[in-house]
Amino acid sequence: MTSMENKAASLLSVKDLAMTFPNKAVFKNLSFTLHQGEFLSILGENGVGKTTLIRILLHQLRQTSGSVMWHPNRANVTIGYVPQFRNIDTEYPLTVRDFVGLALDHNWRPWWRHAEKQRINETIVTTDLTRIARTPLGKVSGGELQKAYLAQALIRKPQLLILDESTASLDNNMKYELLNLVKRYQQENQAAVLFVTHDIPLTKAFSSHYLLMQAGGYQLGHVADLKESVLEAAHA
Ligand SMILES: Nc1ncnc2c1ncn2[C@@H]1O[C@H](COP(=O)(O)OP(=O)(O)OP(=O)(O)O)[C@@H](O)[C@H]1O
Repeated sequence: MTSMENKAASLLSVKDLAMTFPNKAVFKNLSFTLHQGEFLSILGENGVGKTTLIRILLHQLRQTSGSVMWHPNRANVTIGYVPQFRNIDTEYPLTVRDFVGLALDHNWRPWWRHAEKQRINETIVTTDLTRIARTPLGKVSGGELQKAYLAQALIRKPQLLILDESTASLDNNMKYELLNLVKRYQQENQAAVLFVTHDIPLTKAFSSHYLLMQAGGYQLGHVADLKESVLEAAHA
C-alpha cells in the first residue's frame, strides 16, 4: 500500500482526509495511496464511513479537510461504479444490451456508432451476458442484474472500478462469479479496484490490500496480514 512497497504508478493519493457532518465526526487523518493494478478492500463496521469515503472520491461530497489527489489528474482518470444490489421494477423495459450501452456518452444520438456497438458487444461477452443480452433487465436474476451493472461500469474501460457492497445479497456462487469477472478485467487492464465489503472470505480471495476503517482510526495492509481478531472486529 505504501509507495515504498509498491513499484506501480499511483492513481490516487488520499492525505489527512477528514469528514465531519453537522452532528457527527465520521473519520479524520485518513491517508492511503492506491496504485494501478491494486485491489483494495475497504472494511469496517456499519457507520464507520466507507460509503462517505467513496462519495468524497466521486465528488458527491466535499471533505471537511485533507486532500484527494488523482494522477495525472481527475479529468484523466475514468471511474466505473457498481452499486449495491437493489431490486428493479420487473416492467423495466430496456434490454440488458441497451442498459449496458447507457453509460456510453453518445451525445444524445439515438443510435450507436460502429465502434460503440463493438465496445458494447465486447463488454457483453467479457461479462458473460451474451445469452441474456436481448432480455429486458426487469426479467433477469439478481446475479445477472449485478453483472449488467458491472458491464455498464466497464464499458468506458475505467482505470478505477469502485464496488460499493455490490456483492451483498448475492448467493455465494454469484459473489465469486462477479468478482472473478472483476479480477479478470483488473488484471488484463492493470486497473485499480476499490471494493467496499463486509465479506472477509471475499476480501481474502480477491484483494491484494485492505483498509480497515475503525472508530477513531484505521489499519492499512496486505491481505496476508489480516489477523483473525481484526477480521472479527470488522465483521459487524
Ligand atoms: N449526508 C449525511 N449527513 C449526515 N450524516 C451522514 C450523512 N451521510 C452519512 N452520514 C452518517 O455518517 C456515518 C457514516 O456513514 P456511511 O454510510 O459512510 O457508513 P458505512 O461505513 O458506509 O456504513 P454501512 O456499512 O452501514 O454502509 C453514519 O453515522 C451516517 O449516519
